[in-house]
Amino acid sequence: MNPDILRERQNATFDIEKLTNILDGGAERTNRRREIREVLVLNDPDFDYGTPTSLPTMILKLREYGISDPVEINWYKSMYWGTGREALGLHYVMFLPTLYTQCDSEQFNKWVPLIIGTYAQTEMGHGTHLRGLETTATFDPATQEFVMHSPTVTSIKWWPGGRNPLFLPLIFLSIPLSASLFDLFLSGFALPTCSGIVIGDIGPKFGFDAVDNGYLKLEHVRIPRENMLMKYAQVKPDGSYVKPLSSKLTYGTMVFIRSLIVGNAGIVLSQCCTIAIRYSAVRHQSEIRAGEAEPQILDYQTQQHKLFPLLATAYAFLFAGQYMIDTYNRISGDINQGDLSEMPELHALSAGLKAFTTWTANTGIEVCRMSCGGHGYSRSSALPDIYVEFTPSCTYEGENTVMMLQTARFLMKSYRQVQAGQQLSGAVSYLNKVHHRVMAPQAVSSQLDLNLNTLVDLYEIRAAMLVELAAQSIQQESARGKCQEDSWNNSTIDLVRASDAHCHYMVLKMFRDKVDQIEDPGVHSVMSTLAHLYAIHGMGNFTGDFLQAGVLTGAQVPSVSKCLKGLLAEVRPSAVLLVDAFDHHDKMLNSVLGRHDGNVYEAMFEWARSSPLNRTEVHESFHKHLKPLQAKL
Ligand SMILES: CCCCCCCCCCCCCCC/C=C/C(=O)SCCNC(=O)CCNC(=O)[C@H](O)C(C)(C)COP(=O)(O)OP(=O)(O)OC[C@H]1O[C@@H](n2cnc3c(N)ncnc32)[C@H](O)[C@@H]1OP(=O)(O)O
Ligand SMILES: Cc1cc2nc3c(=O)[nH]c(=O)nc-3n(C[C@H](O)[C@H](O)[C@H](O)COP(=O)(O)OP(=O)(O)OC[C@H]3O[C@@H](n4cnc5c(N)ncnc54)[C@H](O)[C@@H]3O)c2cc1C
Repeated sequence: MNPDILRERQNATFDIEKLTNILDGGAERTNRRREIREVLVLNDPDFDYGTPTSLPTMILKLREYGISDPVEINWYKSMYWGTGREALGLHYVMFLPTLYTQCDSEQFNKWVPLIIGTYAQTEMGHGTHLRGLETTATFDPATQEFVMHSPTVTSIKWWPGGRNPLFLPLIFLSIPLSASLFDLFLSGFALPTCSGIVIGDIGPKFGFDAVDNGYLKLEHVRIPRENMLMKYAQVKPDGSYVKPLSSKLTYGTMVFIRSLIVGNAGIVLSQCCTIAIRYSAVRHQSEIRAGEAEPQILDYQTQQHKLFPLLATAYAFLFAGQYMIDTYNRISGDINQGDLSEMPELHALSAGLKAFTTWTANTGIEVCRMSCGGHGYSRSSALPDIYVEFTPSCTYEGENTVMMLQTARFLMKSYRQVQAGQQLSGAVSYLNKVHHRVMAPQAVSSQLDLNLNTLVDLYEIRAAMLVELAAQSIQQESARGKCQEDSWNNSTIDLVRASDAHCHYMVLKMFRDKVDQIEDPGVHSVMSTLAHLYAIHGMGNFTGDFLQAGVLTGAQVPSVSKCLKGLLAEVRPSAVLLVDAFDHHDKMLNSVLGRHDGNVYEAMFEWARSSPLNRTEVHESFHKHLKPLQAKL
């Protein structure tokens, strides 16, 4: 083991295993995760990672082992495929959940055990604006079929991931009866026997290469009436339409996957922090004091300032992901029982946190890559591949700006309710104080109060102020004679800012609540330090907001920076131990820089030598192209 990394692991001030257990949701979940990793994947003689049979093997193994929980599927898949994507991601996280949540019992029993599918909602002309989807599904009572049709070029289904060229069960979103409502259809086409279908691949993408994203054009293709997913809405044999309790129930799968993406952003950021911090512990470069040995780059304050706030953010997002999934499971359980009362809040929370966490993690991956210098740009680091695979999460499953505006819509509605004298509960209950003006900033002392509860309060006041400013912008636009829609559009910068602040407050609050639950003194101490670092770092990034909210004075601003530097120094001794607690297996990380043993250089040389370009002393292209050319010169 590299001596630097060995030294970093001595004198631990907290029990790493206990922290790993907290991240997994308990010791049993850690044991289960490791069982999946060690027994069901690594020590499985059929484990044939990276070969053409990998995918079918994985599917059969998941069924053989009876693994159906999304988190356990992710544990298995991430061990099997490392940090990359694989072609069936969409089947597990969108196609199956849609069948689970939108099929009636007969359909469920008929389809769920048997098929692999994709989710074809987006069209060439519309991905965000679902009410603008153009694909039609017209019911023909005479034949008891729906006629599926792509009326325009912009209605061609575009992007469905994992498009299987031979058999195409897919979930469709189409406009069957009226522009405002659309429903889900399962359409199993056995190609190429089924006429009226034009299918293909949309071509090379920025990344996501393991997933074949396709296109699908339908020309009056007929499917049985029974293929409409009929848990919530039905078309009866006589053609009568039974509307769902809410038209937004059709959007349920997107809410589910957005809820998963929150935790996934934490996982991906934790992978990158593991790579960058372990590498920064073994990389020596330049000098701090003339004549002395080159220091570990982790001892540079700027390197700590790049990586430690991201380390704190990774923990924050992992805890936010746990909260999001628990909230999703609770509210979707209520929805299943017909209680839709919290559906708007679930939508607003999942949409906002999906955008907030993916935007932050997306930027953070690049900071981790650049903090590793040239070796960070090598594919051997795994960081370029992680970035390329993660960055579309800011676009898919709800484009982030649009998602933030959906959260803003909920915040504005909540603000209006408070103005009308209603008492709010849940995540927006802090807006009650705005109405009663108890949001007045506390007496701000000359010293920055570092109590975590106080910091959460300051973030709450910041969010409330920005919600109020956005509402006032809309009111001012209306007062200038603008219609409601234009008043909204002319305030969308403020609205996104308010949603971002609301999410920031929510994430810090979840972090603080999680820290409060930690009983082990050592773990509590180090997690409390990270939560403080997350809060103070955010205060440094958004100083203007806190000044504008009146919860920070100009005189206190220098102490924010001073406090931040102190917290960076406090985290430094535990940095490697804190990434060890993420417990990412070398085989899954697949990173020369992030190896657990820290033997980076030897591994990098081996990795380079294994490159196909180094298979022969002289590359065949010399003999094929250069030598004949030289002979002519
Ligand atoms: C930790 C464990 C990890 C496990 C694995 C993790 C895996 C993570 C990675 C997985 C990657 C998988 C690959 C992904 C591949 C990508 C697939 C896709 O992209 S599929 C397509 C996704 N597309 C979208 O998300 C479309 C986005 N657009 C919309 O959702 C909607 O058009 C809209 C919400 C933007 C607008 O809808 P609209 O009907 O126009 O509503 P209005 O804006 O008019 O609002 C009216 C009203 O409805 C409420 N509303 C809207 N949506 C919902 C909802 N979903 N639920 C509840 N309520 C909703 C809205 O709030 C309004 O309410 P009101 O009271 O009137 O204000
Ligand atoms: C890798 C990848 C995989 C995908 N896989 C699938 C899949 O399997 N199945 C599927 O159905 N889809 C899939 N998609 C499509 C994806 O869901 C859409 O790209 C996404 O919903 C965004 O919609 P859009 O492309 O129409 O972007 P647009 O909505 O056109 O966004 C373009 C710009 O317009 C802005 N904008 C749009 N509406 C508003 C508004 N109301 N207010 C302010 N600004 C606005 C956006 O903020 C953005 O800046 C995938 C996409 C990617 C990148």
